[in-house]
Amino acid sequence: MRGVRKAFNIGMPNEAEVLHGIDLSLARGEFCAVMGPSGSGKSTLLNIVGLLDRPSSGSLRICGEETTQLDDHALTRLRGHSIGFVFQYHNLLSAFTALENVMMPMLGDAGFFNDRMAERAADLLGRVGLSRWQDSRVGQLSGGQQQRVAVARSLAMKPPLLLADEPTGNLDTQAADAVFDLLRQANRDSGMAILFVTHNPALAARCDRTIRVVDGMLAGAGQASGVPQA
Ligand SMILES: Nc1ncnc2c1ncn2[C@@H]1O[C@H](COP(=O)(O)OP(=O)(O)OP(=O)(O)O)[C@@H](O)[C@H]1O
Repeated sequence: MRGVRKAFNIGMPNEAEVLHGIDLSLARGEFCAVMGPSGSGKSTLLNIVGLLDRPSSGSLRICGEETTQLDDHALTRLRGHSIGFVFQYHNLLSAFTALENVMMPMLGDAGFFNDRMAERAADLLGRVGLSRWQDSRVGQLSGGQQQRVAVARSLAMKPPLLLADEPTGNLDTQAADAVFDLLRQANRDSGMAILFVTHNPALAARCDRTIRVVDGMLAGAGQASGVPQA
């Protein structure tokens, strides 16, 4: 992204600019932590990178494609193919099984479930250590198990970019480490780039580099990753 600004409530008395001209490049396969105080703009930044919200100005290229002129349909398509999401509140469908939740993103292309999707979902659940639970409704799983289902779901479309907004925020240390290890593994196995918002310095230290959002701006260049910039 280049010169990305984001204002809310434009033209209203409570208009506020939250991002003030962000320049950020994420290399293919780079695992980048995003830190910063509460309210500094981290989630707003992720929502823009994830094509869930549009910048007020500036440019944003995802996988080589300039996105700011795309219509909603094209953005949805690009998002579905290129970007996976894991959130703190993981938006799983609690009445559905773990397997069904992991298959959900695959539904977009075909419009119906098939055996191949079920096999792939079962494989992903195996990778996050949940084979035993694949037919359990996610509402019956623990918080850490649900977050692992969410990680498996985010990997379903093999996205080149994964956005993780405090995915370990409401987990105890052991569960948080397990979820982080899964993201690290997926990053190494498939070369997906990851933006990982966290308030946990120990986890940030295990990423390739850390950027800090302070008052809607990037503070410093962060720690060099050794990964060439795209
Ligand atoms: N839709 C919106 N309308 C108006 N203001 C918003 C909107 N979304 C976010 N903001 C404001 O933007 C600022 C940045 O919020 P954001 O959620 O990006 O911060 P954050 O760094 O992710 O915080 P936290 O660490 O607490 O999650 C806050 O002042 C917030 O109130």
